[in-house]
Amino acid sequence: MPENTNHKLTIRKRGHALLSDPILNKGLAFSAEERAAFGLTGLLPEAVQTLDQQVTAATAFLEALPTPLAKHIRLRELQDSNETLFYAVLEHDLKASLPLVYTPTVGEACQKFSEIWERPRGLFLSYPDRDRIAERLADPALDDVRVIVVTDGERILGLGDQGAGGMGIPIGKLSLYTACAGIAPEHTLPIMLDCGTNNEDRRNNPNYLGWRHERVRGADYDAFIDAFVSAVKARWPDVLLQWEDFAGVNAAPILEKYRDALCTFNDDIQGTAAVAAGAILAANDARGSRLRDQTIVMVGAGSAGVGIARLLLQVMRDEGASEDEARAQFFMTDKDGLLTDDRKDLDAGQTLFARARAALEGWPDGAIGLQDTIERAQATILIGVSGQGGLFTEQAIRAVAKTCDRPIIFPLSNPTSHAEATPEQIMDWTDGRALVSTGSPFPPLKRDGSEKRVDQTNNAYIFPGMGLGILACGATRVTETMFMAAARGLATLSPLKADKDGNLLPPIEDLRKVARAVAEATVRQARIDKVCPVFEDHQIGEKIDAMMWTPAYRPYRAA
Ligand SMILES: NC(=O)C1=CN([C@@H]2O[C@H](COP(=O)(O)OP(=O)(O)OC[C@H]3O[C@@H](n4cnc5c(N)ncnc54)[C@H](O)[C@@H]3O)[C@@H](O)[C@H]2O)C=CC1
Ligand SMILES: CC(=O)C(=O)O
Ligand SMILES: [Mg+2]
Repeated sequence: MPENTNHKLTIRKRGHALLSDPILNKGLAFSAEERAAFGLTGLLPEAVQTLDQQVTAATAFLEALPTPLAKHIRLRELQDSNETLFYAVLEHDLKASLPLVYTPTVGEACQKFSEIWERPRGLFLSYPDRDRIAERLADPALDDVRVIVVTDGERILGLGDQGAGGMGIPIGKLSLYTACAGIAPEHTLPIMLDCGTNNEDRRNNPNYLGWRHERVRGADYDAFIDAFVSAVKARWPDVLLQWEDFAGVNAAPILEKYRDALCTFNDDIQGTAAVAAGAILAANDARGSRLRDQTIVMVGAGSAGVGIARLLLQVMRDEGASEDEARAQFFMTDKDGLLTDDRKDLDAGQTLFARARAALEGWPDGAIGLQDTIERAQATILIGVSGQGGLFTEQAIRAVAKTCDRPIIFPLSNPTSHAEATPEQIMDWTDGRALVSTGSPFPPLKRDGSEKRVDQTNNAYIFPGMGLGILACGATRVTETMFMAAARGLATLSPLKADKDGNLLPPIEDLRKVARAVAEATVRQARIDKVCPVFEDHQIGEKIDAMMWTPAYRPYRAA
């Protein structure tokens, strides 16, 4: 059952302490009785407002602000002063507010974090303070934490190393946990592991608020991460720990090291894979084709690229392809061209998708560029996760368009300015035949007198629901099959099922519904994988509902 919001909460804080607590503060919505009981009379102006009135006023103020960054700053102020109002404003218009708290504006907020920072949120754990991590986590205010998003700020969207400014990402991701999946704000904790930054602009910025030092690497870095994970496990043995926006060199090794040690996943590797697979499964269902018959060119062979390829490979295996048959359908490129088995710079995940040079008869010697790869491979699916805006040229897109009627072309890099091509360009260069989807929001496509929403294949369609499912069923580990289940759960919601001209994914406005469906798929798979306690079928919905918080004021009684 959803929580009863009429139930009176017993509150100890009074006066300024109560008004300064963003979880408990109601601002002008404190009733006359509450103002008297909690010593607020005189601290607040006379007017008493409902939450709806507050949302109307806050939304009007927001709309009048001149830039997305100004709106982001205003929303963050609301979040730090009154979380109920902040989430009510987000939910009031998820489509308008998501780009402000998430991609693309969160990218700019990370770049300017040192200039716009106002109040503490979450934890900054810095390398020089590495022997005191347990002490920092011990704060009783953090007793209710159930989900952590952590970054070290080295690969923030496609914007590179933002150092301590990367904190904007865990804050934004956790806002989506609450707005889209109803995880109560007090259960969420953003953490920035400040290991220095190699971004000289940031380090030389007199306002830089992080540790002014080059990045810690190697064994020292590993020991820092290890100390962090040990402290987290000791403090919250059942917590869900989400890794976000680590550089490729650290992301996969960290996941491999800790995935069986606690309840954890890497969103860029696994969440991204699930949303991409969900969208592609939906597209293939609509085209009546099997994935194993598609040729996939992946542009970018980092966390996202390898993660997506691994899950799609599993889809092909589930369709009956052998491991070798499935691998033969992938051509993966990075900044140095096609991954081939004579390259010495590949990690384990990339090696899995490297093509045998000996089998590339007639292909160029040396580095093989994207155009050659697309043409010779005869790509039917092109996925961009390179972080490089504009990388898909007209020539490249036209080459994909030659190979099939309805090519799937996903420029998934974030933020918007880093998309490998715009949806409009892709539609122009494929005569409107492509199934397009981006990572960040784009305006609707206008073609032949009609408008069509641009799908956003972003892991926001997965991680909130995945987290909700994990917390709801008490899962102790996050398995690969849970991501496959989430992807398939997402695909079942595709508007394309009912309308051949429909979108691949439901609209952003439906993210709460999406999260619930993803949560259910996650819980069912967790049960199959035996990583959660035993329960009956009918309990699944109840458990999920019981976890879901909604932004509404609860009446207070003084302790
Ligand atoms: N839509 C979504 O939900 C998500 C999108 N992303 C986006 O994907 C991008 C990459 O993220 P990660 O894989 O984590 O980064 P990463 O740093 O691990 O990998 C980037 C890859 O791109 C390659 N690359 C760079 N320049 C290239 C070029 N000119 N041609 C071909 N490849 C090139 C690099 O060699 C590397 O293999 C970012 O922009 C990120 O915002 C990441 C996660 C989720
Ligand atoms: C969406 C996301 O996680 C990224 O771009 O890194
Ligand atoms: Mg990310």
